[in-house]
Amino acid sequence: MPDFDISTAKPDDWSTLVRMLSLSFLEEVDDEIAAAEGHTFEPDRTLLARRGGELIGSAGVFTRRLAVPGATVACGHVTQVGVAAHARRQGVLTALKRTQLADIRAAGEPVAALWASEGRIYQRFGYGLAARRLSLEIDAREVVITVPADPAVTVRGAVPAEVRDTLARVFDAAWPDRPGWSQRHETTWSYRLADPSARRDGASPLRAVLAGRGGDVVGYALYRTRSDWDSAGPRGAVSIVELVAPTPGAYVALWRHLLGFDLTRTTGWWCAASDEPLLRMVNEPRRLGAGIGDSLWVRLVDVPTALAARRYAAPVDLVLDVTDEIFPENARRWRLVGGPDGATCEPTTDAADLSLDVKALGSAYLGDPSLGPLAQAGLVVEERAGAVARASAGFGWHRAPHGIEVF
Ligand SMILES: CC(=O)SCCNC(=O)CCNC(=O)[C@H](O)C(C)(C)COP(=O)(O)OP(=O)(O)OC[C@H]1O[C@@H](n2cnc3c(N)ncnc32)[C@H](O)[C@@H]1OP(=O)(O)O
Repeated sequence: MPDFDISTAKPDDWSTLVRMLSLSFLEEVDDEIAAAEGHTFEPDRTLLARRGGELIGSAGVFTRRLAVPGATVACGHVTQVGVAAHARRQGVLTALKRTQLADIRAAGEPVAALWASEGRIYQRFGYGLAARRLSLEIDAREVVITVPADPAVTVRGAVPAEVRDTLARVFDAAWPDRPGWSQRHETTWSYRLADPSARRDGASPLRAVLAGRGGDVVGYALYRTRSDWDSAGPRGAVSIVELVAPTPGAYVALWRHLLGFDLTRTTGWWCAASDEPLLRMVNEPRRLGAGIGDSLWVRLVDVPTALAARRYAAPVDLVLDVTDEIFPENARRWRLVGGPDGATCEPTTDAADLSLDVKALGSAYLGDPSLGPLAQAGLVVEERAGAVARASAGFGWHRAPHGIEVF
C-alpha cells in the first residue's frame, strides 16, 4: 500500500502547488509567473499527492480541444506534473498518472496530450511522440525569401495586450486546421500574453506584428527582440514566440518582416512546425539552422472513440490488434473503416491486418509519422501483406502536426 493519498485540488491549493512545482523544476518561486499560470489552473482537474498532509506530487489537466486530422477532439492537456525531490522514485508519478488517465477517460476525453520535460518519463504510460518540433536559428543576413510578396498584404506592429481580441479571432479561425494546435479559452490568452519578466531571458517584452489585407487582419506573429553588440557592430536577435498565418500572403509578409529587422543578425524560433513552409521558400535553407526535437506526446485513452474522431486522407478498412497495459478496454482487435469524410471503429474478431501498441497509435494519431516509419522501427507489425502501405496512405495528412505552445 502506498503511504500517500491522492485527492483533487481546491482553488486555495495554488500557492502550495506553485512552491512544490517550482522546487521540482529547479526554479525560484516568481509571483508574476505564478499569477500568469494561475489563470489556467483547473483545481477540479488537478490531482495532488500528499504524505502526512505534505504536498509531494501533482498532475494537472487543461480542458481544451485538440486539432487532429480533419477534426477536433476533446483532449486532456496534461500539465503541472512534478514530484518533490525527497519523494522521487517511490511511485508517486505512477500513481498520479494512472488515476489521471482514468479520470480523463471518465471525463469523455478520448485523448491525452502533453509536452514532456524528458521524453523518457511518459512512454511507460502509453504516450507516443506525435509531433516533432523544428528549431530554427536563422542567419538572417544569409537568407533571402525567393517567393514574391503579395502587394495587397501589409504589416504593422502592435502591443499584444491591445490587440488580444484580434489575435484570438485569427487563431480561432486557424487552429482547427492544424493538427496539434489546441483551442484557446480567455484564460489561455491571459496566460499566453501575461509576459512575466523572468521568462524574457534578457529580451524585450512580447511584441506583435499583424498582417493585414484590405482592412482585415489575416495573420500575426508574437516575438521578442534582443539588443547585442560586439566590436564589429550590431548582432541583435529576433525570437519568434508564435506565428499564425493561414494564407501564403500573410505567411510570406510576416517572415519578410521577422527576417528584416535592422541591427539584428539572427531570427530564431524554438518550436516551428516540422513542415514549416519557410524551408521551401528561401535561397539557402542550410542557413536556417534547422534542428529537430520532440513536442507533443499523445495517448489514446479510448482507442475506438479517438480513431473514429479523426479523418483519414485515403480510404482505410483495417483490423488493428491493439495492446494496452493500462486500459484493458482498448486491448483487442478493432475494425477501422474510414476516409476523408469520417470513420467508424468497432470491435471485431476478424484476423488482424496490423498489430501495434497503443503507444504507436498515439504516435501516428496526428498524421506524422504515418505507419510506415513506425513499422520500420518494429513498433507496428504487418500481419497481412501490403497493410502498412495501405494504412499509411490513410493515416498520413497533408499538414504535419505542430505543437505551437508549451502548456
Ligand atoms: C507534462 C509535464 O508537466 S512534464 C514535467 C514533468 N516534471 C518534471 O520533469 C519535474 C522534475 N521531475 C519530477 O518531478 C519527477 O522526477 C517526475 C515527476 C518526472 C517523476 O516522478 P516519480 O514519482 O519519481 O516517478 P515514479 O517513481 O512513479 O517513476 C516511475 C518510473 O519512471 C522512471 N522515471 C520517472 N521519471 C524519470 C526521469 N526523469 N528520468 C528517468 N526515469 C524516470 C522511474 O525510474 C520509474 O521507473 P522504474 O519503475 O522502472 O523504477
